[in-house]
Amino acid sequence: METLLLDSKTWLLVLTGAGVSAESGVPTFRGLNGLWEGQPVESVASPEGFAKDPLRVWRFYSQRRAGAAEVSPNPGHTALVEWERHLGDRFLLATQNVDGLHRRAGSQRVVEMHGNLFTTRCSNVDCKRAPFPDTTVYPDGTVPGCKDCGSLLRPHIVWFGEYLDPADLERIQGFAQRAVSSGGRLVFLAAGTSGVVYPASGMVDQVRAMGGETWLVNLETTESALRFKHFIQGKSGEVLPKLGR
Ligand SMILES: CC(C)NC(=O)[C@H](Cc1c[nH]c2ccccc12)NC(=O)[C@H](CCCC/N=C(/NCCC(=O)O)S[C@H]1O[C@H](COP(=O)(O)OP(=O)(O)OC[C@H]2O[C@@H](n3cnc4c(N)ncnc43)[C@H](O)[C@@H]2O)[C@@H](O)[C@H]1O)NC(=O)OCc1ccccc1
Repeated sequence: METLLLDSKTWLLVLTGAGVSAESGVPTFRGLNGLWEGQPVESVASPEGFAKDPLRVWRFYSQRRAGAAEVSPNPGHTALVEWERHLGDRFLLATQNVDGLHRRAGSQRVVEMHGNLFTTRCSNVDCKRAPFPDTTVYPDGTVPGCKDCGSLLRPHIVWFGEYLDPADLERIQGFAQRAVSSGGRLVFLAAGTSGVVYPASGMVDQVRAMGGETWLVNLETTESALRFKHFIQGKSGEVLPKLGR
């Protein structure tokens, strides 16, 4: 198996998807055929879905909170913690996962691009209440209300059709630019992702345009695999611990 050199010139930008949490027991989107209760996940994880049926959306996220609280990080998560310890500020982990397993494994330099399951905020954009930690698994049939303005609360998650936090995108782009301007070797590694959802799936093209190296570790070959210079097919929990040297 090819291995990834993590030397003193290496700046490593990692992107993870649902596949990295699969070996912990978290279902992937593709594993669910992109469906939940027979409906496309996009229809639940969207502002339209929340406006139409907030009960159903909270049932979706409460079930996922309960599931994520039951599982633990796997060797794929741990390998990334080791690499961060080795590379320090020449390491950044951008994840599409909202399960919080990277932080629970010990990762520090993490950008949760699509939010976190265990944070809640008020759905009223004019409400002054900030997003807050919330592990509550709300009983089926309940939608929590905001104690400040009485509006509905919603998961602090980036839904389909919603913009990502510009600060998160700037942090990722800033890391890549610093790598290049420092004369370092920019390496982009994506793991456990089907590479379908934007803007995350556009990162490989941006890194290539900057002259960076591109690696994909994934169980299945994907359309997006063709956009990577190196593709290693396998389980991230088995490949990542052996990949870095
Ligand atoms: C479906 C897709 C085509 N749609 C989009 O990309 C949309 C629209 C869009 C924007 N730009 C475009 C350009 C072209 C086309 C469409 C668009 N993007 C957006 O809406 C984004 C917001 C996207 C974020 C949505 N929120 C998520 N998550 C939070 C919710 C929640 O989680 O509940 S996305 C969600 O789905 C994605 C799922 O993908 P993966 O993580 O890759 O998981 P998947 O199951 O698909 O694949 C797993 C892989 O792992 C592999 N695997 C399995 N086991 C293992 C294993 N053990 N080891 C290794 N690999 C493994 C499998 O083989 C598989 O390949 C993740 O990003 C995940 O976070 N916002 C936005 O662009 O705002 C501006 C805007 C606004 C209005 C209109 C236009 C633009």
